[in-house]
Amino acid sequence: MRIGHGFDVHQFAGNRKLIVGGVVIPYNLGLAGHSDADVLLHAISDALLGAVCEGDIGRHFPDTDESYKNADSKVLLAEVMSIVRAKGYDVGNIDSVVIAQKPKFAPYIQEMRRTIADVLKTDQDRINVKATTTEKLGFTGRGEGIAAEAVCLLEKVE
Ligand SMILES: Nc1ccn([C@@H]2O[C@H](COP(=O)(O)O)[C@@H](O)[C@H]2O)c(=O)n1
Ligand SMILES: C[C@@]1(CO)OP(=O)(O)OP(=O)(O)OC[C@H]1O
Repeated sequence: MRIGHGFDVHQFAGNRKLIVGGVVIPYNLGLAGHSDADVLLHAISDALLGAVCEGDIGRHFPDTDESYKNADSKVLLAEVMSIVRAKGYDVGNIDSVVIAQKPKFAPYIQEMRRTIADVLKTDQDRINVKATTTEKLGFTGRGEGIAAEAVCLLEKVE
């Protein structure tokens, strides 16, 4: 078994879609980034890479590479999962949290779980997504951006 942890932050920006957990969320702001800036999928990708000692997504998909401009983070996550499987592991479970004062993510959590499970080719009951505010404290509380954190457990495939 292997454990991994991932953390990511993206700043709010105008003229961008808000995409979190592979789901387009209706909101007046999106997130800035080289890719589609899906903060949750980036945290999950880093947790998976961390669990197999493969560094982080910045190493595998550098933001200096134009081919990743506006990249769909579901595609990056699928590539990360290929690395994990090539090393002989599969998902045990993933737990995650999106940290944002606004918007409200609760209505989209099930769709995020389903989307992430589909990308990882695993069962939805192995994927958990939570959301929390920071009670108006800090950069998330001031509505400057969104943070996400994820932990994963990987099981060795015999
Ligand atoms: N952006 C968010 C933040 C929170 N939620 C949901 O609200 C509940 C209460 O959050 P607290 O930060 O006050 O503990 C929490 O259980 C989340 O499900 C949300 O949907 N979107
Ligand atoms: C995903 C990558 C690559 O497009 O760009 P960003 O969308 O800026 O995201 P970040 O979380 O900074 O991580 C790694 C990057 O290399």
